Amino acid sequence: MMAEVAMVPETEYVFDVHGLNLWYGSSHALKDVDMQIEKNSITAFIGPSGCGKSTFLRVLDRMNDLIDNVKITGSVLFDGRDVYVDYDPMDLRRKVGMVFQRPNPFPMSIYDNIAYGPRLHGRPPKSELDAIVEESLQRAVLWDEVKDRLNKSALSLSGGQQQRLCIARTLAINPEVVLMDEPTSALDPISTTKIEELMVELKAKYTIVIVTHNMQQASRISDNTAFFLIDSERCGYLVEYGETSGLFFNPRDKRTEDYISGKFG
Ligand SMILES: Nc1ncnc2c1ncn2[C@@H]1O[C@H](COP(=O)(O)OP(=O)(O)OP(=O)(O)O)[C@@H](O)[C@H]1O
Repeated sequence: MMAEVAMVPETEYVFDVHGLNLWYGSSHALKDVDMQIEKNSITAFIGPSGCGKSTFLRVLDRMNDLIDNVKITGSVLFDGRDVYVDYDPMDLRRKVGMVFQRPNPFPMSIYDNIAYGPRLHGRPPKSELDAIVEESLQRAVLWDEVKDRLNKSALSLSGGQQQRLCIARTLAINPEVVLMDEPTSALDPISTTKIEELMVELKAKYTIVIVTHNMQQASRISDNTAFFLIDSERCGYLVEYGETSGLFFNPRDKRTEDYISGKFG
């Protein structure tokens, strides 16, 4: 009888970035970044202020397109297709959602915040919209807190609730990836814990990429971490990228070790 061979599942990557360089005008902000981002995982970007973490995050959903004078070279593949060649930016952003540092609910009801994206993309009937609103709020673990006040203004929610609402709003258009730029830096510790738990739950269905200044947060919740630094010409580059446990507890690069042990940055 043939021995059974245990199959190790092949890692699937949603993003595959090669030789990425980015300039703001004449200022070289990111140099030669290569990175593959694993599907259904949390990837954290860490590094000192100005090293290009947010810039790199915005490369992934083409948000830098909205800034004048940005030049990008290299390739950024999302699901095997080039983000800058094969995608319309609006189609891309439907698949790659973004949550920002400061909760930014629209000045309208809780319901309308969530319904906004689906209405924009296809005008579903009311019953379908109701189901999307409930499901998105459930996924963002906010439903129980707001189900009796869906017609109240989103601005009446607490900061932590507003951020979960913004996450629910992003989930309502059914993205594959959720990018989060310091999503808890404006929140208190209890709200931060809720968002962290939520991210860990969400990775079963989505791929999460997060910029964070909080190294404990990166080590608590992320599967992979990318550490960026700035060189003598003020240009950001990737120092080390890999499994979070390895990067924090057994870094390959002395600069990573110095940064995570608080020797600089
Ligand atoms: N819209 C812009 N126009 C010109 N330069 C910019 C712009 N946005 C960022 N930069 C510059 O690019 C560099 C990287 O900035 P970025 O915000 O990506 O860094 P970061 O690592 O996310 O910083 P922080 O942790 O402080 O948010 C910085 O020198 C910054 O001043």
